[in-house]
Amino acid sequence: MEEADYIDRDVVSDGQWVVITDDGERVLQREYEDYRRIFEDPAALALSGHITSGMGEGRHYISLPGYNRQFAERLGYEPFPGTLNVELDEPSRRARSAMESLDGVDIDAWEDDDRTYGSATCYPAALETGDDTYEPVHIIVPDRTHHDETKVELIAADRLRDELGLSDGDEVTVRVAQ
Ligand SMILES: Cc1cc2nc3c(=O)[nH]c(=O)nc-3n(C[C@H](O)[C@H](O)[C@H](O)COP(=O)(O)O)c2cc1C
Ligand SMILES: Nc1ccn([C@@H]2O[C@H](COP(=O)(O)OP(=O)(O)O)[C@@H](O)[C@H]2O)c(=O)n1
Ligand SMILES: [Mg+2]
Repeated sequence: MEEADYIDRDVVSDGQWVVITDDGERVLQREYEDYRRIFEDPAALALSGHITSGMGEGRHYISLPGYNRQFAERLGYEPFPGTLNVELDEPSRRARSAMESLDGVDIDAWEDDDRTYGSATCYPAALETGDDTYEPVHIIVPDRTHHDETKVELIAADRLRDELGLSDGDEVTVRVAQ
């Protein structure tokens, strides 16, 4: 870095002073813009991970009429009853926060005689395996969930395990629409 004039070093008796030069600052700025483009450009928002099984609760919630009506109206299809769970790899866990700043499709909270049901947000996406792509899918982010930031749940008109021949452990990429 010193040879490239990115830093100035001043050696003194008990150590050294290091300052970043104007050239160094320009290089850092460029690097920063690159990272922003990679991690914050919604067009490039691709989340990867592998398929997992959960607790079988997705099926219950997706089937409820209070949600189903809204899916049909706002997403344009009646989802297969369940959520395909994807465990995200490390960089995608960080990139995931960029998705939540996008405009999703809101699914409203509702209630029946027994209890209230939470709201959710759906983000349109395409699901890619090594050789196949299925769209549209939606990443569904329920307001109340037992999942943490390491997983996303997908809904689609079809059973995606059948459509794409997926088993637990298979690697997939979820390309979130801009
Ligand atoms: C549309 C929808 C609504 C949900 N609403 C609730 C809720 O009101 N309360 C709750 O505890 N979990 C709710 N969940 C989350 C589920 O309990 C569960 O965390 C999640 O869907 C994962 O299920 P799975 O791992 O069995 O696929 C909801 C999930 C979905 C998809
Ligand atoms: N569009 C969908 C939704 C769920 N599924 C699968 O359908 C089953 C039921 O979904 P679920 O959410 O109740 O179950 P888990 O995700 O808890 O295993 C699971 O095996 C999901 O992976 C699918 O293949 N395609
Ligand atoms: Mg599920």
